[in-house]
Amino acid sequence: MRSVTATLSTQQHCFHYHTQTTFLTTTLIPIQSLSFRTPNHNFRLLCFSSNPSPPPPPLVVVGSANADIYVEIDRLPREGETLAARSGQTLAGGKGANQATCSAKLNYPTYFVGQVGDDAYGSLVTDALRSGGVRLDGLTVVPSASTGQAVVMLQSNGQNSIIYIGGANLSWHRFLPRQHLDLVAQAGIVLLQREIPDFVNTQVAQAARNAGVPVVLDAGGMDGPLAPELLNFVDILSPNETELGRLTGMPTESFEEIARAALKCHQLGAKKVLAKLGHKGSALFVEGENPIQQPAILSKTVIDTTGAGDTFTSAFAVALVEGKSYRECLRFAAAAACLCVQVKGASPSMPDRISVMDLLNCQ
Ligand SMILES: Nc1ncnc2c1ncn2[C@@H]1O[C@H](COP(=O)(O)OP(=O)(O)OP(=O)(O)O)[C@@H](O)[C@H]1O
Ligand SMILES: [K+]
Repeated sequence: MRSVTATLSTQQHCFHYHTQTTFLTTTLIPIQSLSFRTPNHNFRLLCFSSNPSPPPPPLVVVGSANADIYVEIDRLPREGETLAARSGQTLAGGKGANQATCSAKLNYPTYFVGQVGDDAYGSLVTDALRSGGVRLDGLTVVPSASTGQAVVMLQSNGQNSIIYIGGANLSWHRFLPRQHLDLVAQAGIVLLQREIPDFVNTQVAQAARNAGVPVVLDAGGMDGPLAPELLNFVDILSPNETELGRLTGMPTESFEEIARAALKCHQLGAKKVLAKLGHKGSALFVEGENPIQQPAILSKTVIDTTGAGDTFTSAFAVALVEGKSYRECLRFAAAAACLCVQVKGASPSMPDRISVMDLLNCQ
């Protein structure tokens, strides 16, 4: 049994109606958004699918959680010098936490498996994830380590300098607890990045592969070659241009060069490569098939591209686990990332699903 909920909203009015009086589920997934105008009003009709069957298998992110400490300065301090910053702000960050936040904001059931210290930054990150709707059953507080931190020095010439403290993100036990691996095995899709040790990623990817769960590995985070055993368990490797160049040791300036580097990734074990190409867009390379290209959806205002990569990877994974075609996944991800670059910061800029669907409807 399936029911459909529609919300009709104008600036002055908001009507809700249900096609059924019994409402059996808490999972509401927007499936369509239609906009139309009358001379006096702009209307938006939101259609939700509510399914009384169990919620879909979750997206599970295993990765890093940080406190990102942003300071705006005119220039870097000299040795021994104390400088006053123009402003300072501490926000939840880390590629893992960002990607989990994005998926939850897109209204897909999401779990985060990660580690924080028993300190104020750990509480900040935990509260941000929880209030964003991310399930934290897999979050471990490590008393002996500090929460990961990134001191981001935003200079007035547009340059960013970052000091990173891995902290609890790097202090994992050699073998993952059974409950984490069970959660991974029950997932619809698993998202990894490179801000936690490779041995954690490898165990997670292997558990997912054994259970037939697809794994997306965002290549962002630590540099260095990828362990072949990890690559063998990964379904989609997602680097940006720089990461693709570093992983393969090949140039990635032109599309032809990027395609050749993707081919090298296939030879290294990654059968699908999702390349993020900044304002030039993205491309999916599936071994033995023609690449699928997706231009960036450009906006008039680009405020801050921080978090665009995490938003793109996470939105792509959400669309994929929902059964969309690769082409649709790329479009959905490009729309989410386009909205992200219009807002300052990483997690505050991640869009909800309605905004993404509205943008896609306008295209
Ligand atoms: N200026 C822009 N306008 C619109 N979309 C953009 C822009 N820059 C990036 N994007 C979108 O975001 C996606 C990811 O961006 P990018 O390739 O810069 O990832 P990234 O380098 O991993 O990002 P970051 O590390 O800053 O989070 C792109 O594929 C594109 O769809
Ligand atoms: K942003």
